[in-house]
Amino acid sequence: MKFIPTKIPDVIMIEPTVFGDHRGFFMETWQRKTSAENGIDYDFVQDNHSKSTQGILRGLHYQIEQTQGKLVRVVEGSVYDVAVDLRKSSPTFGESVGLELSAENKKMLWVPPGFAHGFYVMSETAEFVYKCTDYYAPEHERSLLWNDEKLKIDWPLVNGENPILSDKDAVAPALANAETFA
Ligand SMILES: Cc1cn([C@H]2C[C@H](O)[C@@H](COP(=O)(O)OP(=O)(O)O[C@H]3O[C@@H](C)C(=O)[C@@H](O)[C@H]3O)O2)c(=O)[nH]c1=O
Repeated sequence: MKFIPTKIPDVIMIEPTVFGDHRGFFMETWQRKTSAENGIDYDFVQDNHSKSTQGILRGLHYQIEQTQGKLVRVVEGSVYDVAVDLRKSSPTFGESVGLELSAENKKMLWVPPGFAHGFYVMSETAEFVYKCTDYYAPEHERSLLWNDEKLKIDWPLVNGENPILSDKDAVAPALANAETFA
C-alpha cells in the first residue's frame, strides 16, 4: 500500500497493492498499523455505502462537531472526488484536492477532519464506500456550495450539464458564509 501526500499534505492518496491471479484480485483496503505509520492514526466508527447515477453530485459535506475524517473509495464506476480545506489556520484554507477514484484505479483518498468532502459521478452508476472517524450527526452536518467560484473546483461535468443535487446541497452557502474550523 502506497501513501502519497497530495498538494494539501494532510490529504493522502492511497494506492493499494493489488494481487491479481486467475481467480480475480485481492487487496487490503485498510490496515491500522500502516495507516497510523503514514499519518492516518484514527479509530473508525462507521462505514457507509452509497450508489448514485451519472451526473449526481453529493456534497460538499462536513460536520462542525463530531468532525469526521473519511477514508473513501469507489467499488463500482468512477467519480471525481474533492476535499476542501476548511481550517482557517491552514495555509491552504479554501483550497482543494480533486482526483478521479474508480473501481478500476482502486485509489483511495484520506479526507481528514476539518475538510468538506464531495464527489461527482462520471460513470453510468457509481458505488461509493467510506469509513468515518466519528458518527453521523445530522444536527452538526453542513453543506458548502459545490460551485462557489472562490473554491475554483474544476468539476469534470458530463456534457457540461449542471449536476443533480439534493435539496439541501442546492441551497448550500458559499465559503464566505459557511461555518469553518479554527
Ligand atoms: C451520511 C448519512 C446519511 N444518513 C441518512 C440521512 C438521509 O436520510 C439519507 C441520505 O443522506 P445524505 O443526503 O446526507 O447522503 P449523502 O449526500 O450521500 O451524504 C454523504 O455525502 C458525502 C459526500 C459525504 O462526504 C458523507 O459524509 C455524507 O455527507 O441517509 C444516515 O442515516 N447516516 C449517515 O451517515
